[in-house]
Amino acid sequence: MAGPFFVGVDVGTGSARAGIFDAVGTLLASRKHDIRMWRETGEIAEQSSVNIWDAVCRSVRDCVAQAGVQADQIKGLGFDAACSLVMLDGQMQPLSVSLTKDAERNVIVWMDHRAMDQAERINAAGHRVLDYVGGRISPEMQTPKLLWLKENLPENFALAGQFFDLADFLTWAATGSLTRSACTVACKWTYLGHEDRWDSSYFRQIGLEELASEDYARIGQTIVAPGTPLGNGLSDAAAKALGLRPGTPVGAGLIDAHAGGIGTVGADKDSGPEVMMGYVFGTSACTMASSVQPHFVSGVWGPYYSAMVPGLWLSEGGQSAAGEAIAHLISCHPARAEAQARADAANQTVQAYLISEAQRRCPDLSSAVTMAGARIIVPEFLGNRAPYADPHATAVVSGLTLETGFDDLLASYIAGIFGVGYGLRQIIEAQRAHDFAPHAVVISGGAGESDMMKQLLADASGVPILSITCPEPVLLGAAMLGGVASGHYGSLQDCMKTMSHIGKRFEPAGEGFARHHDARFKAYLALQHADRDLRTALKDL
Ligand SMILES: Nc1ncnc2c1ncn2[C@@H]1O[C@H](COP(=O)(O)OP(=O)(O)O)[C@@H](O)[C@H]1O
Ligand SMILES: O=C(CO)[C@H](O)[C@H](O)COP(=O)(O)O
Repeated sequence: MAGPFFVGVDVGTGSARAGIFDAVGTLLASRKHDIRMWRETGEIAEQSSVNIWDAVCRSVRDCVAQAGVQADQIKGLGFDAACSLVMLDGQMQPLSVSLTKDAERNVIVWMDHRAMDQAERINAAGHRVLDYVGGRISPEMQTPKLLWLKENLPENFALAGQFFDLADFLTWAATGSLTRSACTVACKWTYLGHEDRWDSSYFRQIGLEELASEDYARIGQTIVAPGTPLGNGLSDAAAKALGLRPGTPVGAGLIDAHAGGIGTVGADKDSGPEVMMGYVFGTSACTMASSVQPHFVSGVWGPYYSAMVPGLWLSEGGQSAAGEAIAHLISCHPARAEAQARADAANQTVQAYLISEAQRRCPDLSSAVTMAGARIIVPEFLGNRAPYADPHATAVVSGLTLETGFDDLLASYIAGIFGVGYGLRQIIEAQRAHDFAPHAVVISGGAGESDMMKQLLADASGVPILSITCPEPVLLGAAMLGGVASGHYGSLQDCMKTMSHIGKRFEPAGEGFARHHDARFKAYLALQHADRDLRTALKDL
């Protein structure tokens, strides 16, 4: 094996993974290590950047060893990560983001909703930068979280030397460069990518004036396109920890959903990336739509210029809880122990067992809708990200009976997947109302791997679902950043066309089952509406 080879690192909510690829996108090996999370009642989710970096280093070392590749054959390295907020002190050591003051807990995970109140105040002030985040800031973004830190942990906020999006922390840990990616700062920190600047009046208005007065020294002064080579490549210390060569080029990073987008939307060589919507289905679900012109769709995050595909605008929708919502549904069901025992016997995760059991019972795939019976699930356990931008939305389940058996659990599992699929359909319809609907959706993420899942999502959304040939599209997107940083490809778009290739296509079910989904989607909308009405009726109690 002559190479060149490129390594991609993906840090999701639950694990750090690494994959090694050749120059046409063939995956040679991948490995993962779980990362630790502290969850607390309320909306608290915290992690440790030391633990994350350790899991990254172990994953890279293991994957390179498994592939049998020599370090000098690896010509580039790229990182993506969930959009969590990392805080370091002036000596670049972890600084606590936690009311426990535990220094190990220096990462506010993206799904942490502690900054709801701060987000509401920012939205009420209505600054024009909000036009570029879908009209409303989300408590999952970084400026409400920074304001929470200033208001609740003022000493630590003042002591902080750097606030990073996790992907930028990882490239700093690898190279020592404080340069931020245009992806992270535009999507989560209100950087105006189309004007190449921060808006000081926003930071002054919301009460984070010091960040502007110090000229953004703690949140990013140098901002570059994803894949731009950083510093002098891998530092000696990082190279040793990763088992790679010092100086190996490292590209500016991406948010994980955006790496899924980059890994997939260039795969159709006959059309541009703007025709295909990326859909990243993991802990959360993210819709990644590119366009030549900006589209202002209320509740759909963006439009962000050049935040994913260089030169194109990105509109990002999705649901905060997707795979996580389905895992929660399973864990609440009386038959969870039986399902787990069956999965253990089959040496599978419970989700993998359930999807393969559904496929065994319905080999034609689309008839699985009959297994869901009359159960309709709006799986908004962590609010509605799009198209309502409503973090207070809650989940609704209808069609429950006194059944407690395994088949009933399977019904909830399938209905939960349809709920995720109807959320996708709703976002596509919101975009269609702005003449901006995709021709097809190309999927990535850990929850989207099986044929059954792709078919169920095609049936529920009413749009063809495509896969790419690579089994790890998010890791592929990260590795592309290393490929571009190495200079092996002329541009990220060239790299996307060369490394990513369309695999299978799943058409939405024909008339018979489409009728089921039309009716179920109407029921889904009615339940979602009922949740809003009930919350209004009960809000003063
Ligand atoms: N067959 C499946 N059905 C439903 N959910 C699944 C399935 N396989 C994986 N998941 C969910 O996908 C999520 C993990 O996706 P992955 O992309 O690997 O992680 P992350 O979102 O942390 O990057 C978990 O919430 C897991 O429960
Ligand atoms: O906000 C996001 C992208 O903009 C992601 O949902 C978040 O980063 C978590 O991703 P994952 O589900 O892969 O852990």
